[in-house]
Amino acid sequence: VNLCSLTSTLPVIPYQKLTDLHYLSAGGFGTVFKAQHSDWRTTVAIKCLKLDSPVGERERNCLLKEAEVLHKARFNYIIQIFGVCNEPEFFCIITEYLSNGSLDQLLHEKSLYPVLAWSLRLRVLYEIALGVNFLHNMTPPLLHHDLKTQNILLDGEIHVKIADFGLSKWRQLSISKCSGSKPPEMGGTVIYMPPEEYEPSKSRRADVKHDMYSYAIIMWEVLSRQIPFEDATNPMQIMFSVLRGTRPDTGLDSLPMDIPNRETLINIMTHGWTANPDERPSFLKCVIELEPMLRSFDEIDILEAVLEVKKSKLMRR
Ligand SMILES: CNC(=O)c1cc(Oc2ccc(NC(=O)Nc3ccc(SCC(=O)O)c(F)c3)c(F)c2)ccn1
Repeated sequence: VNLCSLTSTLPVIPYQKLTDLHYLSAGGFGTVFKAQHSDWRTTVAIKCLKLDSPVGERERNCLLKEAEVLHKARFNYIIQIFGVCNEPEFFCIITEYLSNGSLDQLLHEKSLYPVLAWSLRLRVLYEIALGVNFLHNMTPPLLHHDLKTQNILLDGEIHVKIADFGLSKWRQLSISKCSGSKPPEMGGTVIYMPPEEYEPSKSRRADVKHDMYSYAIIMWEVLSRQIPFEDATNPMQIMFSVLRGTRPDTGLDSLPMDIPNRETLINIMTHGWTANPDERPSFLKCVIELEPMLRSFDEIDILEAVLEVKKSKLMRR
């Protein structure tokens, strides 16, 4: 990565400006903190190389590559990078802080969020598709390859920001030279991984259709508020049954009748998670199918749904 080309257009933030660090999460070679920027007077998230382990040139380059990727992939529904901090003893990228956490939390913390209106759930699905469609429209296409509800972050108004914590040593950025995907048993979840990826050595050609499989599983999870393949006891069991054609249940127990446009949504889902990657729709086709559904909702409906989430969160703090 050419450091000067990157930092010529991306702010370089001195370490001293980052205060009130609070630990958020950690993985193989990265650690994420919440922090304040003392001049910008805003909360930021910083993703740093592990402070204790010797900062390897390879890890440093991965984080630089990530900064470059985020800088190029600026869009409404992609997490925004603010700058990098590149000092000998401290190296990190600085991004916006998403106050409403991950979609995973919104969907499954039912005591905190008892009600999630359909209109808001559809807006979330629509914005994820818009974000991934943007990545796939880049030249060359930027493939995410680790879409999951933990990587979908939500801002103050429950708008989607696609992220990639990618903190584990094995999972590195899908598009840069630190390529290679996470072997499923390495603590990563297999539920969003398409069957053709179970053995990475085999046909990698279907790459562009990887994200659509993950998205179809996320659709089911958003509409059902259930964990996909929840009854499986281990990842291998999920992989074997998926290879035999098992998919999440699209019956009324998981996907109730009152879902608006239920049939069309199930149609997108089942085409999205089909075994043959070529039969999966593009994100462009998916966005175009979702557009009329979003137009059918009053903006007020969605704003009331956002308020409902924020109020219930406040009451149960
Ligand atoms: C309660 N709030 C929080 O806890 C919180 C934590 C937080 O931490 C981070 C999370 C992720 C990243 N980094 C990141 O998302 N990078 C990235 C890289 C590539 C692609 S696209 C191609 C591909 O995936 O390879 C992409 F979409 C994204 C980061 F720097 C910080 C940020 C905001 N809020």
